[in-house]
Amino acid sequence: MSDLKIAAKTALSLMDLTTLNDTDTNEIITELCRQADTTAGQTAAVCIHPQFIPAAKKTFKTLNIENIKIATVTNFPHGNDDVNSAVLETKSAVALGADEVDVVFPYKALINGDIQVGFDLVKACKLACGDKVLLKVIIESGELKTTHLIKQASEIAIDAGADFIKTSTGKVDVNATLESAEIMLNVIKQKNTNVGFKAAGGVKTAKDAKQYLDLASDIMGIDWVKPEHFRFGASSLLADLLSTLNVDHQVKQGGY
Ligand SMILES: O=C[C@H](O)COP(=O)(O)O
Repeated sequence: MSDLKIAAKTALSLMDLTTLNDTDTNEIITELCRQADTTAGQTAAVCIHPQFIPAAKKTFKTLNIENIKIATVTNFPHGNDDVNSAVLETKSAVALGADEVDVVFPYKALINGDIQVGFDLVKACKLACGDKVLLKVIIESGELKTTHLIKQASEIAIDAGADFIKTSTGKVDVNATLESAEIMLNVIKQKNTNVGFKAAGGVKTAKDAKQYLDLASDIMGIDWVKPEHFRFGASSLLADLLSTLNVDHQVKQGGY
């Protein structure tokens, strides 16, 4: 198998297959869940708006799919600094059955010099998640822009209990970049290697994915690059991974 195919296969197993559009419907979510179970393997998770968690749960139950996690988003995509509202959304997502919550860090507050509210928000949201639900903190690296702010947001999120730090919402001009990934991975290496990293937004091809996998392997070691530590958040990567693996982009299982 070529290096690119190996990377494509790995990236598939690390992907949070995502749809986070205002136009999403139960039918779109059902189709996404079916696509997550490919003939080349399953994605790690689907990532959807909270109101669609019941539809995803129902679809996975109907298809007897037990291992694909349901991830959702809170404080999304704005990253406001209202801690209570972020906590209420997170509690509600957990009550609906989310396995993982991707919360947006109050990055605008940090840009404006507030280093406390991000810590408070992440800490309170982790408390709302409890031990069984993962909290991934989206720092919105493309808006933070500087190495100093990206490093600072990563450190605050980890100190406050984040299970993962994630680059981006996918909703701003600059999303995941190798440069921001390198900064974040080095913070993880220095602070706590149990914390995971998620590259999200704009990762579209197996070639893109391979660059992130190579970077993470170089910094953290190849054994660290597993679904419990590394994810891709992507809405359009699946098709290129499957074509790299010479697998038709077709759903494995039939209709209902
Ligand atoms: O968290 C995932 C992102 O929203 C996906 O971004 P994308 O649509 O650029 O793949």
